[in-house]
Amino acid sequence: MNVTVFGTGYVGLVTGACLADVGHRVLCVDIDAGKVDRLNKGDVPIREPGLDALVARNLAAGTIAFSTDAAKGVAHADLLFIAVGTPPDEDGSADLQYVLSVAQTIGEAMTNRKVVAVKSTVPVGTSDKVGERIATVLAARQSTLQCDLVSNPEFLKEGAAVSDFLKPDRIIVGTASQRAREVMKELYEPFNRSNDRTLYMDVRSAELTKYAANAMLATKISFINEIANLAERLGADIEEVRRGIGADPRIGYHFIYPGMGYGGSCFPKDVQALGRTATDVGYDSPLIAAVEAVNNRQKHALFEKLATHFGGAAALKGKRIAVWGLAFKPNTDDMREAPARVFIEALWSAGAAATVFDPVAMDEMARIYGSRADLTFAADKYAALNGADALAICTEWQQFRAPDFAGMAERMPSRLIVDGRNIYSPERLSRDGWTYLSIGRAPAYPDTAS
Ligand SMILES: NC(=O)c1ccc[n+]([C@@H]2O[C@H](COP(=O)([O-])OP(=O)(O)OC[C@H]3O[C@@H](n4cnc5c(N)ncnc54)[C@H](O)[C@@H]3O)[C@@H](O)[C@H]2O)c1
Ligand SMILES: O=c1ccn([C@@H]2O[C@H](COP(=O)(O)OP(=O)(O)O[C@H]3O[C@H](CO)[C@@H](O)[C@H](O)[C@H]3O)[C@@H](O)[C@H]2O)c(=O)[nH]1
Repeated sequence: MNVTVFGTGYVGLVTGACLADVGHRVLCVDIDAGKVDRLNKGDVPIREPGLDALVARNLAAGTIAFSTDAAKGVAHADLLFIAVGTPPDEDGSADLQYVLSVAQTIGEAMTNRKVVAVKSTVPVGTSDKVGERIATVLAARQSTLQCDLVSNPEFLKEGAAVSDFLKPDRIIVGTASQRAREVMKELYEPFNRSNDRTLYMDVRSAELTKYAANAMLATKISFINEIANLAERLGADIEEVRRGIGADPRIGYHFIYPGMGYGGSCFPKDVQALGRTATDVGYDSPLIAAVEAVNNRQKHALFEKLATHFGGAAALKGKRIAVWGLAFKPNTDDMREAPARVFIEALWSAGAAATVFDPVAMDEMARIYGSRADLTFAADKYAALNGADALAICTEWQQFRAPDFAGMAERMPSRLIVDGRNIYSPERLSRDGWTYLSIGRAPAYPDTAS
């Protein structure tokens, strides 16, 4: 089937490449000409495991192409995906200008009936607005053409985007149109061969499902972080508590890892937007507000531990802190809302310097902050430690999990680690002569007996 995808970001590009790989003929449209040029050469601007190969393979096979020509995109297919950004507006609500601009283009360019599927994360009622915008433009053209609207939210995770798309837990199709339902069924059939995971529902329920899923996951994270902060004050160990509660299948082990708070381009903005939606309909939602407030506080937890260790933030002036991990999670170079940013900016405010290392996010860090005297990029994780007063772990990359502690101690005689991701055993570090401060666990100090 011919498919057009508007937007070639994480969602649009992964959607386009995965649909092309099962044989659909995909045209991806973006307003960013530089991005489109790069993509047509097979140069993928984002880091996602498996994505480069997928794009290269389908460019060579002719199943995917990239263009800035929106009218060509509309003409290419009878199924049009909207997968453009919905960033937060100043009041926390989702900014729909990009979504509605695509709707405008569709209305202007369509010459036959289309199925329009909204993949962007949008507040309840937005798909109706897309339909209204298209209808208004068509009316102005004195056209009697029609559109079938679908809400088809995306649930992929960055860093695992391709495999999530290829093996979805579920595919949500919200539509009132039987015709659109059949088109979506045919589109996703290759992903549903062994087990049809599609859930059909009305448009508004589909839109709310996306926000409810993200808010539920964010709630789990804020909940465990709240308990972690309590554990510290009560002399309990959050890692034991996590294992203890996760054993109950009604709770489960997923998404209850304590840390520096959630980041990324989705949870912060989507929790905020859901709160805004509640306010808009006159509903007071203390739970959603608390999830956000707990998370904002948690992003400062690691810095506060470090500052307290040295006797207050003022004592950090002139110190150099090595930072391992910049991305908001492993396997991506995305630093949007990354807790590492809050930590590093707090270091700078206190007059400390950061020497940073991340396996893939160094360019992104340089793009965001440019060059400054209190920021040094290390060639590798060990080089970051030379002359540092402490090491801070901000992202749990695999390569940080079992480092050469003896070699590290030679580079960093202070032997101090503050860990925002709880990746080490306090007993082990204590035995090896380290001071180790982590989240929701008692501080570990060098074991002088060993
Ligand atoms: N990133 C994720 O992991 C993820 C997962 C699920 C859902 N979502 C949602 O999907 C949507 C897209 O997110 P993203 O991370 O892919 O965004 P992104 O910012 O990476 O990419 C958006 C792309 O849309 C393009 N664009 C803007 N206006 C356009 C127009 N009129 N026509 C064509 N292209 C246009 C931009 O140039 C950009 O390349 C958002 O609503 C987001 O909340 C994101
Ligand atoms: O137990 C956990 C799990 C995650 N996180 C943090 O939560 C954030 C988000 O992680 P994750 O959900 O893995 O990444 P995203 O790529 O942001 O994916 C989320 O947001 C997407 C965009 O809406 C959805 O499609 C996905 O289903 C949803 O998981 C990261 O900062 C993680 O460090 C924790 O602190 N503890």
